Amino acid sequence: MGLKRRMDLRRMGSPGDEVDPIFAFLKKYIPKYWKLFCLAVACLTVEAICDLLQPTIMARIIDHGVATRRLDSVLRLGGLMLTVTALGAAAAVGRNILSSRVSQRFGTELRSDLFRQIQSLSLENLNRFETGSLVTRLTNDVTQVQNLVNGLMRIFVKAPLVCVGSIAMATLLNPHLALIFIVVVPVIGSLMFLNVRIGYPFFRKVQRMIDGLNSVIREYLSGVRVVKAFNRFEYETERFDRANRELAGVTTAATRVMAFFTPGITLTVNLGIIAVLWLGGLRVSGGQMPVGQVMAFVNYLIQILGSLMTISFVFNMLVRARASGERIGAVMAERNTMAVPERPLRPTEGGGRVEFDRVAFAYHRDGGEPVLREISFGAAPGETVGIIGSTGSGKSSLVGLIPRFYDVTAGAVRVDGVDVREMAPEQLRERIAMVPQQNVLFSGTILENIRWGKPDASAAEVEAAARAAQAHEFIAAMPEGYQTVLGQGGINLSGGQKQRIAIARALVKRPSLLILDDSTSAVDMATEARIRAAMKQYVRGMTCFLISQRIVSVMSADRIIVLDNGVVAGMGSHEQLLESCPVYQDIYRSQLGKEAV
Ligand SMILES: Nc1ncnc2c1ncn2[C@@H]1O[C@H](COP(=O)(O)OP(=O)(O)OP(=O)(O)O)[C@@H](O)[C@H]1O
Repeated sequence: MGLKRRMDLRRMGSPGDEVDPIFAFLKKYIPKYWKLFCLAVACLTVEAICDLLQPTIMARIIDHGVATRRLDSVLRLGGLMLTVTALGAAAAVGRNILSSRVSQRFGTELRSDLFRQIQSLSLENLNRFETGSLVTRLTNDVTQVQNLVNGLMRIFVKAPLVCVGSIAMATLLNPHLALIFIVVVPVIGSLMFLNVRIGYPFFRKVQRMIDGLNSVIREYLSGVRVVKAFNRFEYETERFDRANRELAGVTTAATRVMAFFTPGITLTVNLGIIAVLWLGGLRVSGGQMPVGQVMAFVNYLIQILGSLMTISFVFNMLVRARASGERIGAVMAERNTMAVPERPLRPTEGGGRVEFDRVAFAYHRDGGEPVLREISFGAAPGETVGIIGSTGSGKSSLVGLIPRFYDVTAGAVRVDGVDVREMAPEQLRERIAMVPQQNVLFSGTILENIRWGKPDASAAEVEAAARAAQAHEFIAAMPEGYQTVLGQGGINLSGGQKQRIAIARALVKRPSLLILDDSTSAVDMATEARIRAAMKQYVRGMTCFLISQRIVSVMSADRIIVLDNGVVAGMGSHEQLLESCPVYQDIYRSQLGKEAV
């Protein structure tokens, strides 16, 4: 069976799904929460019925108790009113507890599902989203959807119930006066429809603007040293102000549009109340209607107004949540560009053998310039392979293919005899440790950072790795030693210290395959020589890939690959390359002086 046929793209939702694929991710949560959701709605219904009964009971108190001066009726109906109110309050407490529980659990689960989905995506997938935008989707967008779920359970279902119920009760009370609704209801319905139609595009824009603002902040904070060094505060402030102004502009426009509708609804209902008072007044003077009924009618109209306000408020939430749901759905529906084998192969050997077989690679599959071409070589278990070449020649891209950060566009990369595309990514990466060119440390103690490579590493193992990376000495000299807390990204360490901790983190894993991508560029030559000497013992038996710009760093490797503009310009030992490879000779000359060759 061919490799392609055995692959299975991991997808969210199957191709035959009928639900809008963007919102398909919500399907998962319905079976989980519908029972609690319905219970909350049941509480809401009780609450709504209690609210609806009150104006009618009040009308009875006025017409049958106050107007006829019958205290017993006032007390009896007053008691009934209190009971109904108490029941409504109890239902409200239950509904509040349920709605908070469901919306919090749903929000937490959605956020963590989204986080997992982001983690599962390939670098190629992730490159399609701005980091700032992913942060907004994980935080603000999830909150918007969560607010809607909460809103639906707290008020939204009650509001239509109260609205329809009030119309029904008022019609039962006095069908003539209820004709006013024939005018009021369609006007309000149209206003609410327009509210959603016009508001939606604005809120999509608002979320995009929040993305933009987040990206500017993230970029500024991660590059704050450069900004200071170049004194570019004004430029950065202007960039921030622009993003901030754009966000404020769109938000103001959105709220301005929304601001027109809510008073419009209030005005319509108030005109209805005036009509009720006027027409009701005429009927009362004509003796066709008791005063209590007019009061009840006005109360029902006020309840209708309240519920319509709630509905339009939740519609605003719905509009925002729809825009946010779409953005979350876009990440959830992202199909992993990295095919995962249905039945992964497990290599029988475990020494860290690597083979590149006529490999070509481009970052953009569809017509992009290849950054690597016709790369073929093998690294035997325990061999140290140095990779050297000018900047941009493809060194990092080449080693990135081993842990399968990206897939080759032609040829194959094999680890321990198996094509990396046929292995389970976790099993492949289990045998590899990497120190990337751009150092990444996490907030936490130094010990935690080193143990990141092997969570169950003993203190002795951590120390051995730190010694091999020439990090033990400076760590031990710190007052808190291995318990020293690092700021975000290891801010309280020097560049060279950070690199050495990153090396220790990789070493402690004791992988069969170690990749060091220019990982000693920030340490001085003498320290680097000490690291090389100390590591020699430590990495015995591991296959090592050593990328460096410095010839002295790779000179002692068993084999050196010289990359030039994406192709192998030479391969062999230092001596062989000095003999035969002009590119290597050039690098050697430029770094160690003309007379050296
Ligand atoms: N994520 C990416 N997307 C698109 N192109 C990329 C990406 N990363 C690198 N490239 C391009 O690939 C080419 C090789 O880059 P690579 O980082 O592999 O070179 P390198 O030899 O490691 O360079 P250096 O020594 O400066 O780190 C460059 O032309 C670069 O512009």
